[in-house]
Amino acid sequence: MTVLFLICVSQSPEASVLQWPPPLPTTARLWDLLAPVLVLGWIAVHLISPVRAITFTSVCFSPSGFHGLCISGVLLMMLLGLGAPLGYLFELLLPLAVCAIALSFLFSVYLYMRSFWAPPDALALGGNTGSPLYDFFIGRELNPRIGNFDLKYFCELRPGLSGWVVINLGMLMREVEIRGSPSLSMILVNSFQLLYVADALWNEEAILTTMDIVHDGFGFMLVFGDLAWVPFTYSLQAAFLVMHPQALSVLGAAIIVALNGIGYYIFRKSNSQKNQFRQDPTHSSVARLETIGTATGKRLLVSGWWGLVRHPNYLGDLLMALAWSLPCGFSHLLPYFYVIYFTVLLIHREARDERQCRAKYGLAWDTYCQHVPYRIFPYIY
Ligand SMILES: NC(=O)C1=CN([C@@H]2O[C@H](COP(=O)(O)OP(=O)(O)OC[C@H]3O[C@@H](n4cnc5c(N)ncnc54)[C@H](OP(=O)(O)O)[C@@H]3O)[C@@H](O)[C@H]2O)C=CC1
Ligand SMILES: CC(C)=CCC[C@@H](C)[C@H]1CC=C2C3=C(CC[C@@]21C)[C@@]1(C)CC[C@H](O)C(C)(C)[C@@H]1CC3
Repeated sequence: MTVLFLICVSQSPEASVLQWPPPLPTTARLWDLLAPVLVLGWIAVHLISPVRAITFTSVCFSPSGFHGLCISGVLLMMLLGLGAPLGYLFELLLPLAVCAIALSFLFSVYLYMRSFWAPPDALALGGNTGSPLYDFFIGRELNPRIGNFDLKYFCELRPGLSGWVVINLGMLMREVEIRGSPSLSMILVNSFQLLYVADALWNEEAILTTMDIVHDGFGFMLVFGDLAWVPFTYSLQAAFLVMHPQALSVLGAAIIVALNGIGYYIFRKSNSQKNQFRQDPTHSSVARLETIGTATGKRLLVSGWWGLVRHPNYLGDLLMALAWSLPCGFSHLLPYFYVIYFTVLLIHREARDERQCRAKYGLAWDTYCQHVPYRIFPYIY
């Protein structure tokens, strides 16, 4: 409901989340036969670049999600060259979202059912409370696979993230149809988010160490998050700009580009530093960093990016999130939905990670917290 509501708001003239009565869609606007064809076709395209079984010691990628993004890009350019009306995605947003939500629900039912045939060691700790609704939502099985095809890993990145980029491009094309050329704001939003998605797919294997893959079950929350929430709510700024053009000065644009650049730099450098340290602590780029030992044998970084705050990667991500909203001006709250939701998500995620790390590392974690007292924002939080 939230996804559909937000899309409706973004397409309404007022674009106000508080407007009353809310901009409800007619049933005709919710359905288009093209939508299920496109959603299923999109998933099928991504199945062509398959993911093999993932164990945390050996991973086979063939080929990477980044190649998948490039292939999708080439196909899209060819379609545009042939005159495909990509701008029609603006009108299709609601039907596409309805199909993605329905698909997420059906797929989660399948995951829930099949989990009863999974061996006990394949189940996730959190998603097996015995309460059917809760377990369906959180997910009972940790890494469900068909043969050696890992369903969670496949859904986490590829279809949703590249779907987000295509929706953004569709919004840009719609703007071109309406106004003759894309606005500076639309170009910035598209470029920033394309960079973010390309980065995620380029560093695809890094998600193997995220909480979602390591700890969480694969249930409705993650399926819906990956296949519906990400593509349709993360693209709200571009959807908003179609009906609500913004004037942006060159100086304003330069400041926003700088903010996104700084955010991206912090995000990428800190994530890469930790990944490198976890893969090979003797590597020259991390060997000189100060660390503390833990009873598990693993060490924790206390200098470099991870000595600045306990989650420098969240800090960079949040700066980028702000830079994606600013091109939409200050007249509406809707384009700031992402940065607000994301702040809440990351604060909650940080608290969850903190609990897990304290349980895992005990006293050593407390020592780390004494060395690095701030969680995300230096001297603030
Ligand atoms: N755009 C979006 O919607 C979302 C984006 N993200 C982004 O995903 C990225 C990954 O985030 P997430 O999976 O939450 O967690 P992190 O990548 O921050 O990983 C946390 C883990 O890192 C290890 N760690 C923590 N501190 C240290 C240290 N000092 N030294 C060495 N290792 C340490 C611990 O695992 P261990 O010790 O076991 O290695 C800890 O559990 C982030 O950049 C985040 O912003 C996340 C969620 C949503
Ligand atoms: C409201 C709701 C249903 C929330 C579910 C949460 C999911 C939307 C997010 C949980 C972790 C995510 C990650 C990314 C996207 C959002 C979800 C699925 C991510 C793929 C975005 C790109 C990043 O570079 C990333 C690869 C680090 C990241 C991994 C976690």
